[in-house]
Amino acid sequence: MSRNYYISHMNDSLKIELEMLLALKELLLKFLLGKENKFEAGVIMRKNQEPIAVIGAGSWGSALALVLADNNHEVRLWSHNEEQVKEINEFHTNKKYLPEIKLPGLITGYGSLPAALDGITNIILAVPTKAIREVIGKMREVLSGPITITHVSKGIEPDTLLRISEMIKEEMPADLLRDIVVLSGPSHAEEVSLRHPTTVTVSSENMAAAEKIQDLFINHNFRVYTNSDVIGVEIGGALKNIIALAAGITDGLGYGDNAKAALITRGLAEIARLGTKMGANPLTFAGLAGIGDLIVTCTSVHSRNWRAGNMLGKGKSLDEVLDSMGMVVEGVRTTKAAFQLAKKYEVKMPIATALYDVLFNGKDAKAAADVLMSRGKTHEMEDLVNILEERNE
Ligand SMILES: NC(=O)c1ccc[n+]([C@@H]2O[C@H](COP(=O)([O-])OP(=O)(O)OC[C@H]3O[C@@H](n4cnc5c(N)ncnc54)[C@H](O)[C@@H]3O)[C@@H](O)[C@H]2O)c1
Ligand SMILES: O=P(O)(O)OC[C@H](O)CO
Repeated sequence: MSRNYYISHMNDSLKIELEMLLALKELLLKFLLGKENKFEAGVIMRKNQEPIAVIGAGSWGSALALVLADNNHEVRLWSHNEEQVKEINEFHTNKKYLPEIKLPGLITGYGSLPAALDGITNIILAVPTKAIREVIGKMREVLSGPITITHVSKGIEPDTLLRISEMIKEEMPADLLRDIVVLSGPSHAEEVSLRHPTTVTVSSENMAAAEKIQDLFINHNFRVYTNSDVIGVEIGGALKNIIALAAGITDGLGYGDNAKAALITRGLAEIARLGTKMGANPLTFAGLAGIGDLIVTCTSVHSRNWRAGNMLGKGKSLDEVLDSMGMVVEGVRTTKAAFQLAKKYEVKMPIATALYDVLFNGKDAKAAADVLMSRGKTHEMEDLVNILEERNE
């Protein structure tokens, strides 16, 4: 017999008591299964002991700070912009980057780097690739003990052609650096901050360190996988941005869905070829840091790279586009790096090369698309197969 049948046959005081017990049971179940927002459950839960520093209070740093706070961590969110720090602490907002969002009380804004890093062992580094060396330079001046840096940036440095973990190793003295972890995957800050379901992957040369970071971030909105291929995860995250710029351009030109699917697929082929030649596991490109991030960045209106490409396709100049964005468009610098990497590793990267010509040689976007479409005949998989065979020799 149903719960409602029993309830309808009880006297009023028993009914009230039973309803109260059932409500309490549901609350407890929600809490135990982690379905309850943890700040609401904060009366019962103690906050986790060691604070975590998030360096960079742009869209991604702020969204990740929010995930950590949802997991009951105390977060020190550092910004080099004092006005922004004031806004975070007084109004619990960061309107330029996440206009819709109220930041939880566990997040405190810091303008002083020594104060933000005092006693910290876990740092989430969330600044654009171009700022990495400068920011690490400032951090090493104030750190006293070894730290784990989890970087969440998606780029490659032009000219040195270094991945971000390699730049960090160059800048941070070994005695201050315990581990480097990279967090990547299809994850727009706008959706993460609304607590929409998101999946990412973390990778490190020390998988125990990656697993610790997985534990810090994972919750029922933000599912974190691990992957032991640091090169693949970093290359996939960086290079998807240039394909998203190209996808934005074709959308701006009005070329439609076939063209975009072609860019995503052939873009993935370029990324897999280069990444595999650089030592990545080709399977990584079938995962979150590969096809996953490529899909979201090429198709989402949240993507700064897609939006920048879209404006270029509609006829705006690169300077006009970058001036109007107000946020980092990583793909522009990474296109330079990819163009140079293709030469260095002797890998065919026709999309990256066409994009390089549009961005830096003033080539008309339609003409660049024509060049791509009228190349000589090829086999879809041949180049990747050759690279894999070379590696096995
Ligand atoms: N926004 C996203 O959804 C998202 C998701 C995943 C990864 N990422 C990656 O995260 C990185 C950061 O992106 P974002 O979206 O937060 O960028 P953003 O433009 O929103 O914010 C960048 C932040 O870095 C700060 N900054 C810039 N130069 C600095 C410097 N020299 N010193 C100190 N601070 C500096 C800015 O003031 C700003 O607070 C990028 O590599 C991006 O590709 C972004
Ligand atoms: O807004 P974008 O183009 O920098 O992309 C953000 C994230 O990397 C998507 O995963």
